[in-house]
Amino acid sequence: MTYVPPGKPGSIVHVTDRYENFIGGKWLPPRAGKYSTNLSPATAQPICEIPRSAAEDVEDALDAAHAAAGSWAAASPAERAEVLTAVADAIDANREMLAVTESWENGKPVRETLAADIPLAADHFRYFAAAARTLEGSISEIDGRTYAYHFHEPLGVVGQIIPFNFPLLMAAWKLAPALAAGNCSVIKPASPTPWSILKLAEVIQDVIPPGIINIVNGPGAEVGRALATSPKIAKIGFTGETTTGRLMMQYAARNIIPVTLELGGKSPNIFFEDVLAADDAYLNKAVEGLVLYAFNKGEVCTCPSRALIQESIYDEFMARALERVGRIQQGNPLDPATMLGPQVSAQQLSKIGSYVDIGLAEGAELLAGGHRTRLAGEFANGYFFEPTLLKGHNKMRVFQEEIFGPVLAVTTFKDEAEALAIANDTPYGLGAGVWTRDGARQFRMGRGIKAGRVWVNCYHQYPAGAAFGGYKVSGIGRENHRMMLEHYSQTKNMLVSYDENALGLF
Ligand SMILES: NC(=O)C1=CN([C@@H]2O[C@H](COP(=O)(O)OP(=O)(O)OC[C@H]3O[C@@H](n4cnc5c(N)ncnc54)[C@H](OP(=O)(O)O)[C@@H]3O)[C@@H](O)[C@H]2O)C=CC1
Ligand SMILES: CCCCCC/C=C/C(=O)O
Repeated sequence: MTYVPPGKPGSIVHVTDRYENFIGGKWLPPRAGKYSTNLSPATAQPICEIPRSAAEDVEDALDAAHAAAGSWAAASPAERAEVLTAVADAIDANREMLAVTESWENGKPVRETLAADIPLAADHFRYFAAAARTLEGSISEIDGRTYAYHFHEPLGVVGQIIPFNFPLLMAAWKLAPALAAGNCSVIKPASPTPWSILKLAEVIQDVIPPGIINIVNGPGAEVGRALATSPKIAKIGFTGETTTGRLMMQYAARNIIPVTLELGGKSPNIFFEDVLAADDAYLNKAVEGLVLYAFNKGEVCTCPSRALIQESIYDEFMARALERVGRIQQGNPLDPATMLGPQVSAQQLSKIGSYVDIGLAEGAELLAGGHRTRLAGEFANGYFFEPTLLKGHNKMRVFQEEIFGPVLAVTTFKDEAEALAIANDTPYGLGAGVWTRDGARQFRMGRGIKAGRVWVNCYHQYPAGAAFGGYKVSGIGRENHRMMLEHYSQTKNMLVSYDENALGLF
């Protein structure tokens, strides 16, 4: 069964023509009354209108967050956990509606949103509901009369800015730990993809205290900047491009506040020769692992966008991989059989085309794809791009720069030392994949690759509880783990003397 697009009879998504900002538990129009029209990338047709807010709307949201901050900080861990669990329940109860909304606005296939984005978002709130109750202070016994108590205190109100590629999941990754640690948030979705987040707000508005989550929509350069530079925030949490991440650090410097950044990547996926010697099940799994470059249309910070294949198996392994790539089903993102939907925007589509041209001009060999896909009927103007493979060497721009599309740069290596050198020859350090059954090699590669996440014999798994974040220019801080609670709290030390007579200094 294919889901019916939002706005058509029989769709499970109710479309409101115009959405507002979600501030202090209320739906507030932008003060200047401006809106932008958002399109579905599948059809290039309008979906709805989204506020085109400005700095004054950010101020309203920050004031609402501050009004809620005292009571939320004072809520017990159990009370916070209850709210986060209620959010998770609401996400689960609306799984299909949220999945269809997100797929229609972002273009990602509903088989991904149903199986990954939405359930992972719910699980994230559940994980941090549990984690909230594990926060403990500590005591240092300085001497028999002097004790240092350490408390975790919330930062207060935090500003969170997220990208277009995993709208609901990135919102969950930001909101759940911030709220669990007792903070209130003002969050700015990416301009092309606020819809599922606003739908989320609709389904949780009755289960969260007003003001703990505030959503302001509008252009990054205006709304995002106003939020990130405001003296009313105590931290910036950001996911997006590395150049925007640099700006975030400059913004944070103005107010001397902490920042966590989850930025770009150019992740190597490394296939050693023993994948061919192994049984069919393992070999098939490895081939599926290579094909994951097209997961979420390649619009993933951890996209395994560089395949490194040992020379001795290149021909046979690549023949199998190309056969599998040829079976990638592209089309309507609301069809559960679709593996590859449209890119998020016309801008992304054109960026991908330009990179293929750059690769060819640098001498790369086109192994598959390389062009915009023109589908029939209502999808004729959708932003579809063929799954593409370019063979070349690691110094080429298509191996060094983040394309954010279904484009795989393929190269070979002779031995482990060369594989490691190529893997690390990148300014990025977010993810990597290693495919081998040799346990010692798994360990050496896992420890040798300079990246925050190394998948071994798997890829693109993001369970809550496994710390995620970047080395090098891929970011600062870790998400997806209870250590996030530390990124969202500050330590209060109370140094107490129980000696009522001596000052103890001299
Ligand atoms: N590694 C990753 O996780 C991601 C990497 N990218 C890379 O970045 C490219 C561009 O994608 P994009 O989503 O536009 O990435 P950006 O980094 O530009 O955007 C991420 C978020 O930051 C906001 N933003 C943009 N500029 C500013 C600013 N000056 N001050 C405050 N906030 C700002 C955006 O708002 P708005 O949407 O309104 O511009 C969005 O909400 C992609 O092609 C891809 O290569 C993109 C997304 C994620
Ligand atoms: C199915 C979950 C994928 C999560 C990917 C995390 C990447 C974040 C990003 O691209 O910003």
